[in-house]
Amino acid sequence: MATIQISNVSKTFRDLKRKTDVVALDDITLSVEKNEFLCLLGPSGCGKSTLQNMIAGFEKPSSGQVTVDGQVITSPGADRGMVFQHANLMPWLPVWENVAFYLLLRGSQKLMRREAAQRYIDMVGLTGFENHYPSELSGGMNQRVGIARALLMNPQVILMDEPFGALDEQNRMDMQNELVGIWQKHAGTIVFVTHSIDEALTLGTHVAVMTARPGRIRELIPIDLPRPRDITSPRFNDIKRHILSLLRPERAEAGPLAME
Ligand SMILES: Nc1ncnc2c1ncn2[C@@H]1O[C@H](COP(=O)(O)OP(=O)(O)OP(=O)(O)O)[C@@H](O)[C@H]1O
Repeated sequence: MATIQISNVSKTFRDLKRKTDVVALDDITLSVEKNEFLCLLGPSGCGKSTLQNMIAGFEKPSSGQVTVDGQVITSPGADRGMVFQHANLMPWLPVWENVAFYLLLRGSQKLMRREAAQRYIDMVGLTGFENHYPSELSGGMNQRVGIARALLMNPQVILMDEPFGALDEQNRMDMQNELVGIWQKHAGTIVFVTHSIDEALTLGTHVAVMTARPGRIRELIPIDLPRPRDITSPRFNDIKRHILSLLRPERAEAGPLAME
């Protein structure tokens, strides 16, 4: 059984201001198996975040359904950890308290929270920064805290919506490598939204290329490149060329600002 099953999902938003309907997603069917790393790739506005938000349970499909481990998703749950573009940390709490925030909500004792936090702080490479506050850390370090916070919940699935989008190129590549390492150690299922073909090909076991709005799955591409991935290899560039050819008509349709 697939960990995530998206079955004939469509989503129409009502634009109240303009009194029109916006068809964001049209009949998406997609399954993500356990321990897969799926990257959702497509032009701006094609519905990547909307699809992600439905897996998270923040949005409901207009038709169709999403299941995680066979359960129909109707609301957010601890089986799905979220990492957003900005880490949204609690500025008044030190790193370790941010990482263990879920346990605080569940009423766990301080010692237990501290011990649990340390394991994930070490995993994301923040050892030594346990008592720093978010304002004392770089953007990349804040994102590591956000990832550690999601991992601590030990979710079935981690949902990441452009988590490295605000980082500079070098930091972004470092974080991509670390994320692959964490995923390999932690062995979980990840759905990762990105605009970047290189990022999708560096990370994913699969890349779902989406069409411009209304979003559909244009092609689901298994990525069998060896790791660590070499972004200069001929095979990497063959797949990249293929994805560009899939996206080219979409970019024209969605307008000149559609992809970076
Ligand atoms: N709450 C909402 N109300 C109305 N329209 C919405 C809402 N959320 C999303 N949309 C519309 O649905 C479409 C898909 O949006 P979504 O944010 O999912 O795209 P995206 O692919 O994640 O875009 P980007 O890459 O730019 O973040 C867009 O046209 C957007 O304007």
